[in-house]
Amino acid sequence: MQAKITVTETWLRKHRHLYDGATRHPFIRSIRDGNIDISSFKTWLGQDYIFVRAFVPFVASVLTKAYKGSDDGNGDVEVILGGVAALHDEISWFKKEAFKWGVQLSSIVPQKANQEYCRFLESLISPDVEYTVAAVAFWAIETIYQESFAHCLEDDSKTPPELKETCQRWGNESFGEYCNSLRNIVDRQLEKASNDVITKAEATLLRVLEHEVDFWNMSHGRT
Ligand SMILES: Cc1ncc(CNC=O)c(N)n1
Repeated sequence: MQAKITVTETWLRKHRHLYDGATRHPFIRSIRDGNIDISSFKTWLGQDYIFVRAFVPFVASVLTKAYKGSDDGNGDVEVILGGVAALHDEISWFKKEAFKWGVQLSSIVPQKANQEYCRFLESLISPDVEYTVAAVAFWAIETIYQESFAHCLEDDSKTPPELKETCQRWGNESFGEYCNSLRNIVDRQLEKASNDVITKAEATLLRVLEHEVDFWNMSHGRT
């Protein structure tokens, strides 16, 4: 029997070009090809630390919405709680990594693309934003990093050894499984959502993709 085509599958087909633009960005290609400019990497590291700090309250808001809004026999709260726990570890990792590369985190000023992305996250914290819509953003944000960095770990990649650990952080298999769990959560929600919510959720996905591309551009020094 043919498995049913899910909403996320439909969207990824429909927006394949934009999606690939986010997961196969020149910044990621330059890591994969081994010709990344280390100053770009350091820019990304410092800016992403700021992003991740803003991501925490957003994820906490998704957790709250899951608790209130899903008929959670499905374990959504536990999956999202796992995400929160991973972020705790991630923040420590950023500090350690920044020290290693001589990046002074306390003096990082968020660049425009980062500010706009963080502002977008804040707008999704609002209780007016449905659980389904926020969950779509969450799934997309995590999955873009997973796919991007997993690409840098493929057998034929020439990722510099000193960047492998960074790629592992998001490109590893268990992070991939976590992203699949998020996708299942999202598809289950979308299955029972109104057309209005589905429309909003799709628009939110597109905005995440655009913000991610802008974030890579910023890191790459192209803006
Ligand atoms: C800009 C951006 N997008 C996604 C992620 C991955 N999620 C949490 O770490 C990230 N760190 N930064």
